[in-house]
Amino acid sequence: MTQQSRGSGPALQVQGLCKAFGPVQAAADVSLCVQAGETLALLGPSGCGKSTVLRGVAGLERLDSGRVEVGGRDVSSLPPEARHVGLVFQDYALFPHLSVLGNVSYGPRMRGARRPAAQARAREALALVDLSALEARRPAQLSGGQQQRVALARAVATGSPLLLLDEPLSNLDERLRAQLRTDLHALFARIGAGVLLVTHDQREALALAHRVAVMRAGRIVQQGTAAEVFARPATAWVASFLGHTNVLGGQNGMARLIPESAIRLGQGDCCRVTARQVTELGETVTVRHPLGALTLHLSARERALAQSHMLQLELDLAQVLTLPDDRESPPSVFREPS
Ligand SMILES: Nc1ncnc2c1ncn2[C@@H]1O[C@H](COP(=O)(O)OP(=O)(O)OP(=O)(O)O)[C@@H](O)[C@H]1O
Repeated sequence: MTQQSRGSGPALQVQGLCKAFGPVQAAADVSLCVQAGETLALLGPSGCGKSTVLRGVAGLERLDSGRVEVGGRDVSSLPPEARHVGLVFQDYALFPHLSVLGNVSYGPRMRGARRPAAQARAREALALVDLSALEARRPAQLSGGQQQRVALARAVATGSPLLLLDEPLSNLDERLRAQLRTDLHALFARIGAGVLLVTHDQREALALAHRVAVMRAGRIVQQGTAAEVFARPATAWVASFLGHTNVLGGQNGMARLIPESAIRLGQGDCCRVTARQVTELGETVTVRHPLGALTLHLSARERALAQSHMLQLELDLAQVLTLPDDRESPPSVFREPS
């Protein structure tokens, strides 16, 4: 099943989206673009405004300003049902009284398809998420992961050129998340729709998205491919948020990012180990280095290199990045009183 393409533009284009709730500027001048067949992850900590952007795109939130185009069509002033987007929210919001098939064919029915055509489309979508065998069940008779897949099938069955997913894996346990991450990756590749995925989970973004837009306090602070943003974070805050362990404070408002790949063990200077903690995968140690305190996650094999008080390591200084240190004073989410 491939999604309908409407017009010739990208799947989604957002320009200058702004939304305030009283004094809180939840989204401030957000612009982004999702091409057909591309997945963009909107990634940021809780409360940074990700859902506000998604809801603004879906038409569920009245915007203060900004323009939203879906498949080249300006939908800024249209109600949600006229925007033609497929939505998947944290709580799947399935209709409890309808069967799986009824839930998934509901979208096409609402868009005017006759029952046989709507059901055929729903069955295609259910096959994509591997749920054909369960089409007669009610949502209450499904596991959490299965309900999640029904919600995805329902969004896919709309045939929309754009899917909006808000933390789609958040209610699932770790094993199911890993499984669905793989399934989603394959599904997105097959259907060819543009996907805007909201998540606070860096691993989810890196696993699923072609590009990521990192959000902080209502603003997008960096956009790029997942690999680019991880390898070259724009600021110390972005680096820390993405999970880099060694972002050392420096002078003049600058910080140093020491990527894991810059640290070679078993050669170079002997550094004093100041703390060590056994983890499920090995051990985390902190060592005193001339540049500052470095934290290293050692595998079970590497643990053998760390003697009781010393660890020999060398830094490849060419890989060390100097970044503006914006961690201490996050930009305010509150608007200046006018
Ligand atoms: N209806 C509302 N009324 C008042 N404030 C709101 C409303 N919706 C969101 N906010 C505020 O706007 C800011 C952004 O919220 P939003 O839900 O977009 O963040 P988020 O990044 O999606 O967070 P999370 O990851 O926790 O879902 C927060 O400070 C939030 O408290």
